[in-house]
Amino acid sequence: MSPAEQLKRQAAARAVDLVRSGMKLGLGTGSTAKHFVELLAERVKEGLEVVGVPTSEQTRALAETLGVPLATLDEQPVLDLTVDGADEIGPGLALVKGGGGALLREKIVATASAQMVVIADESKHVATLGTFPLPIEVVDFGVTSIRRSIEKAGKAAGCHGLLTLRRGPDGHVFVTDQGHLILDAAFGVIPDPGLLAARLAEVAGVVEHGLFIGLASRAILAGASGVTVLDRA
Ligand SMILES: O=C[C@H](O)[C@H](O)[C@H](O)COP(=O)(O)O
Repeated sequence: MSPAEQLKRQAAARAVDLVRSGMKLGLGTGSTAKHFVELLAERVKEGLEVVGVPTSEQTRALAETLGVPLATLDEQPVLDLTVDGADEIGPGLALVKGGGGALLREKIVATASAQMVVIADESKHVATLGTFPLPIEVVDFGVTSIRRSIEKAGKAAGCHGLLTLRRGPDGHVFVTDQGHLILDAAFGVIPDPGLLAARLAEVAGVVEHGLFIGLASRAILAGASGVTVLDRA
């Protein structure tokens, strides 16, 4: 395993220690969350009793293969703990998420959870959000017009930058699990994430954006000198 993957696994292992029998869990998406699902599956094999609600088809397939008992969010609408990765972790544990395109289900699942713990290698911890382009999920109608409205909303929040329609590795337009498109907004700096989130929420056609504010209560960050736990004040 590469050094970067080892760090992700260390953060995931610390999060697995928070899981107790009987818990209803939100299962995140991405390469870091994958480690969590794999380690959780090992505990399930040892007798840990949990039920997981996956935040993507990718995670559902992985958890199913590994034998983690699953439910839909409609079957388990109230969760104890969600463990998920992030693209950036900023002040107050505000997050940028959606690099893997799962932001909509991830935000719904995190909102349904008593606690959200974010796991990452320490390179994701930043002083200001925005270097990672902000994923914005939009409907598949009038994207050019929606893009203009997003640009206006961004400017009103002090954010300027190019918006790119996401494509998959095959070159085709990327479509989310919910059948929407993603515009990646390369703002560079997001001076006021709360203000930007409020402005984006007003844009017709924006289904959800990757700013997760006030959702994560803890971040587990793994680095060369060990694992650091940050709790939101
Ligand atoms: O849509 C994907 C998610 O928000 C991921 O949790 C995020 O992109 C981080 O992924 P990774 O752990 O692979 O860096």
